[in-house]
Amino acid sequence: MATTSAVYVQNACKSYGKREVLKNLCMHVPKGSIYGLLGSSGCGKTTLLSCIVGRRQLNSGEIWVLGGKPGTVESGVPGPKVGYMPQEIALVGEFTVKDAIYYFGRIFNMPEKKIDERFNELSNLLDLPPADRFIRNCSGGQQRRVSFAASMVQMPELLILDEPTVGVDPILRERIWDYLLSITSKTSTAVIITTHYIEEARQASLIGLMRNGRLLAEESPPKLLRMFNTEVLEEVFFILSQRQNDGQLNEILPSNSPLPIQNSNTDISLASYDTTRASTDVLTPNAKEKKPKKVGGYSLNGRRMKALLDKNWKQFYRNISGMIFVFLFPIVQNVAFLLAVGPDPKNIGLAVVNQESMTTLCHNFSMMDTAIPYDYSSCHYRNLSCRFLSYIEDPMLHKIRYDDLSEAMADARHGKVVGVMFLAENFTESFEARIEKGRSVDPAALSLSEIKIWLDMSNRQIGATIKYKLLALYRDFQKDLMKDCNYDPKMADFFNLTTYYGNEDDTFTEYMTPGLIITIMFFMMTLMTSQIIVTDRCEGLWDRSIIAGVSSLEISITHFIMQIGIVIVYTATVLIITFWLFHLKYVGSMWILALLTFLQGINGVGYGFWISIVSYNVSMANVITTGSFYIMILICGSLWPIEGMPVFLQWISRCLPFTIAMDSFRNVMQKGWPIVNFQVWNGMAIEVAWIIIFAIVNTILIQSKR
Ligand SMILES: Nc1ncnc2c1ncn2[C@@H]1O[C@H](COP(=O)(O)OP(=O)(O)OP(=O)(O)O)[C@@H](O)[C@H]1O
Repeated sequence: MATTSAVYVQNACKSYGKREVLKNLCMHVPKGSIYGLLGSSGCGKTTLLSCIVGRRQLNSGEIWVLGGKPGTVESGVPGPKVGYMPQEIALVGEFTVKDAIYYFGRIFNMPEKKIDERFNELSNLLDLPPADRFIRNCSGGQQRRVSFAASMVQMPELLILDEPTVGVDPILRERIWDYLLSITSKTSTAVIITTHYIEEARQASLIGLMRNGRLLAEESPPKLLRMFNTEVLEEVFFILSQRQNDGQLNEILPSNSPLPIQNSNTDISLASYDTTRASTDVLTPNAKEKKPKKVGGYSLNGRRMKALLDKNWKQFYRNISGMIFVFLFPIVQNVAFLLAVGPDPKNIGLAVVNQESMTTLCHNFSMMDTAIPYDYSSCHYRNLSCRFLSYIEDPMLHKIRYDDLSEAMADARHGKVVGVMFLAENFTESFEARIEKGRSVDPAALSLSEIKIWLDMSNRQIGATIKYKLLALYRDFQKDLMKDCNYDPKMADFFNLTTYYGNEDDTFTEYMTPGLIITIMFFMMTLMTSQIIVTDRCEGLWDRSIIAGVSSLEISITHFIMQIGIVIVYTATVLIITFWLFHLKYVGSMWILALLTFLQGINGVGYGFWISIVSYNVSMANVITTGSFYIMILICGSLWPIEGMPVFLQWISRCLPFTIAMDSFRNVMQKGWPIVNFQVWNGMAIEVAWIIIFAIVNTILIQSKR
């Protein structure tokens, strides 16, 4: 049985939360007609169209498109049978005009020659800008025309145009209408067009006047004008709106016509169309016997994927700021880290008050004769304060001589120096007494033999570093003194530290590097992925491509392929800078380090995908990325060992994608452990586990939002 309707909507209800946008709306679009959907801003036109193309679901009621329900094979939507021009431009700014048309042509699986023919045709018809002009450089009106052309490239059976004539000059508008009239008269193509210019809809075969989610009337323009005895459609709309306000109008129901409109032989009329008869079984004769086949979100098509990859690549390499972001950011971040984090602090001001050598100021100091051994165990000392001060000639410390202790203390309190070192007048004498007299040394001598230090520990990192440094220098001083006094220098060592891995003198950079590489990789990829995908979604291209028949799996896979390429570039960049340019030591396999870094980047892509699915816009994606970045950095053990955290937090931290991966990285980098070592492959296992989790969650979410 031949179907006569292109679109049939029955008792459609749609709400956003508690807000009812479509209220029992009925609509009928015959094949071979132009249907002008008119209504004030916010009355629900776009919502209705997006339900027709299957991007939104009704709360109740039914929609039939080309004989099937949207989303089924029978309806042809999503797919090439329906051309949809959304209100937003929904094209890629980095596309040229030609790219945009070719993108949709390829998605619709049209032969290249045919696409070229259509491109030339549409260029002439719509007066498109030059083929090689970037969409981002086109004016608003030009962009709309390209978008319009993209929706018609495949010559669809149903063309849905959401305000195509906005920003288009009257002559071109006339040309567009002539074209629509010509295709609807020559073929069975149906066109649904929304417009704010009510008068231009005069040329439509049928007009649906919509207000507050209801259709006030659905008639041919001549009939409406006759009925309301007016020359202008605006007035019809005005009268009907008033009637609705006064409660004198019911919405159109399928079984009764709302208006006392007489039948006419010439006009298409709702009254002449038996809505009761136009039931779903007329539109889809076999609907009851056959279960409608869903158009899948899982299907894969090589040509479509090629078109998507081409789009992603153009979007990427033609976006200069994006390119800078991709290549420069990891370099700058890495170099900044390696230069800024880890090296010992230098030139820290330390006030020195040496009362013992106040007059000589240690000028021309020589070690000679400062420790003179005599009899079998004793040693006589001279000018030990200068001797000790010669040990603290270290790049970390900038000694500032003070004559007065209280002045030095005042400067320390005011932050001019980080600490004060004080050596008393009788330092050497007391030092000798301390050693010689043993138990019987008097407390005053004990106190005077001390090197007294006051440190500003408010900056813990600096304070602790200086303390550690001074202890190490004192140990050197003590050892050399023992040697000069003919003791075994080992007597100065009260503990003997041997390192299995790493060196005692390794900088903080070595400790921080695994954390930095792993977290930078994760978050750079998260940021990059979420930005690209959210932009695609927000600009409407994702939806538009899906309506054109692309599956969400195809979009996801092609984005993923592109991101893998970027992860590889990032991995190479970060590792080359760290280990080749800055010569950081590593003792294990570079391949394992690269694999750990790469997997972490893929994890970042997965997380970025998730963020892009749950975010409504780019700012929301940025807030989630930045917010989670700080939480994860704080608890992943890169700034502070997780052993210092409460036990429950340690467990949470270990479950994160990068805490154990970081340890694995360190185990390879500093200990040279192979991949078969549990503490190396456990990091990879966690990374792979998270990749799988992200893949599953994202697939489910994308399908549910499809
Ligand atoms: N996702 C959404 N969540 C909540 N409310 C929404 C959503 N989309 C649309 N709305 C609201 O539903 C109403 C109808 O919106 P719709 O976009 O369908 O109107 P429209 O008739 O197409 O308007 P315009 O002509 O200005 O484009 C508006 O009040 C709008 O604010």
